[in-house]
Amino acid sequence: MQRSNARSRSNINSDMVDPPEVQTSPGNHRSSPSTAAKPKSKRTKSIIFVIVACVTIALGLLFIGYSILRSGRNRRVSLHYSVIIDGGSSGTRVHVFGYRIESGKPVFDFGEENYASLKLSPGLSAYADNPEGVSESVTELVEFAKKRVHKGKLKKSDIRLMATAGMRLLELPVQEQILDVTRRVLRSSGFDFRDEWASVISGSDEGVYAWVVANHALGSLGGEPLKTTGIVELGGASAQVTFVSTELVPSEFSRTLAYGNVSYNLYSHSFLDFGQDAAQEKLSESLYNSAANSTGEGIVPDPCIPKGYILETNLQKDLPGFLADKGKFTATLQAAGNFSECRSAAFAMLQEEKGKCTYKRCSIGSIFTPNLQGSFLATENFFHTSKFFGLGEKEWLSEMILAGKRFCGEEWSKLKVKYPTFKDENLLRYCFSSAYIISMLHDSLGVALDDERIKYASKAGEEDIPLDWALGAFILNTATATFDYSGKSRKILDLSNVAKYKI
Ligand SMILES: Nc1nc2c(ncn2[C@@H]2O[C@H](COP(=O)(O)OP(=O)(O)OP(=O)(O)O)[C@@H](O)[C@H]2O)c(=O)[nH]1
Ligand SMILES: [Ca+2]
Repeated sequence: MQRSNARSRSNINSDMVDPPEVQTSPGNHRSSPSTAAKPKSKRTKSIIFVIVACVTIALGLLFIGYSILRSGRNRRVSLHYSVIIDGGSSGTRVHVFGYRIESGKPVFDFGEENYASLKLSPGLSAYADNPEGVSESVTELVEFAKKRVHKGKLKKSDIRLMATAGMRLLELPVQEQILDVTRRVLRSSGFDFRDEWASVISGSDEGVYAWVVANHALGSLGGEPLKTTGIVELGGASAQVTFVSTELVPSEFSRTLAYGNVSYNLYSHSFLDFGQDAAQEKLSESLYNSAANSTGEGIVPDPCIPKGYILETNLQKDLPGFLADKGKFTATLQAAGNFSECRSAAFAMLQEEKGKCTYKRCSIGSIFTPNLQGSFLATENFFHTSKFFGLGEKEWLSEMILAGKRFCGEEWSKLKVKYPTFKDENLLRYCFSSAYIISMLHDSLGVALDDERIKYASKAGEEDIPLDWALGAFILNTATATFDYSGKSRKILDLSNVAKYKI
């Protein structure tokens, strides 16, 4: 009986199996069953080994993938969420924060998996004539947030809309119309929402929130009051100054914050209409008014606009606000870029209301400001313009003057060649911005040009935390603070149960 040379796999075990057959070419070799069997079983064995190895690797990868997904899912499930919509003048942005509670304390980690944000322009205040139009952008921001919150957590995750200077500049009834539209959208968002959580926050609240996130990021929150870092912020419509002052501060500028057993006596004020964009509009308006009052026609030189920029044709396009209303003036504005003249025009504007000052010292308008004490971070437009000019860390204010003189004095056509990727409306701002920054920080607030205590920044601390006031508001919210968002009360805020960042 022909002996079959196929073997049944079931009775093979390792010491019975001959080495696998090595066949050089099919059919023309006679080889003994053992040698004939050897190459085949050897090859079979290695095929089995490879299959087993592949299956093991595949199972291992599946298990790793599953545990990553599961841990990611667990992490998301174990996370608490909070959402803040910042209604700024130049845009509305949503911030989605994930955080854990460990031994009863919130643990924040603003790494990308626990923090996401999206900005939409224009800001809420651009809908003054059409409040209903706000619903579309707020809905888009809510949808962005919902994609980042575990759906089982929506109901337990609070959502707040906190509007700033852009809205503060609108009439109250218009503010309310816009807020009512946002409330309608937020009510049906699926998040935890109460009508009073959509509001226009006070400028001093905005400054305090920015101070909280800066000192939280720097690890100085809870430490010596005089070792904390102050904030000077140049927004679009407003500018904030917030820091610990040892001077006696009139109650309308004073905020008290308690962290553990440390109480911080803060000076906090928001200079409404002194944000960069609002200030540039105001300056151009005052130039026109002075010209219109004198001759009512002719040329109005604007030292804050680089020479050669043709305003007539671009008025509608690049200079928003009142300037776009060309019909209003018979005089024609002429770009006459000159840093020093722009700086003195900006300084004159900052000092305009000084005559109404009823305090011992008013550095800007008729508003009390104590002498700046300690170190400061200069944020938003202070940062954007310094970064644009590539200023160093040290003596950046002196460098700002040199850079501003060069930029303001340059022909617009040459600037366009030098900065080909910049849109006109952005490039146009840097002459005014550099002059305004010097007239505010040095000429008005008295910061020395070589003062190394003040640095420009957009992030802080080892975790590079964004210096966005919304993060400070989130930290206070989660600290189950008794902080009164209306900003009217001077309640003591207990931040003692706020844990440090998770590293
Ligand atoms: N140069 C430059 N400016 C920027 C950039 N991003 C924002 N800004 C300006 O920085 C300023 C402040 O930024 P935001 O805080 O977003 O402004 P906002 O919140 O709309 O303004 P406020 O309502 O006054 O707070 C505005 O004047 C913006 O135009 C940027 O990338 N480059
Ligand atoms: Ca802002």
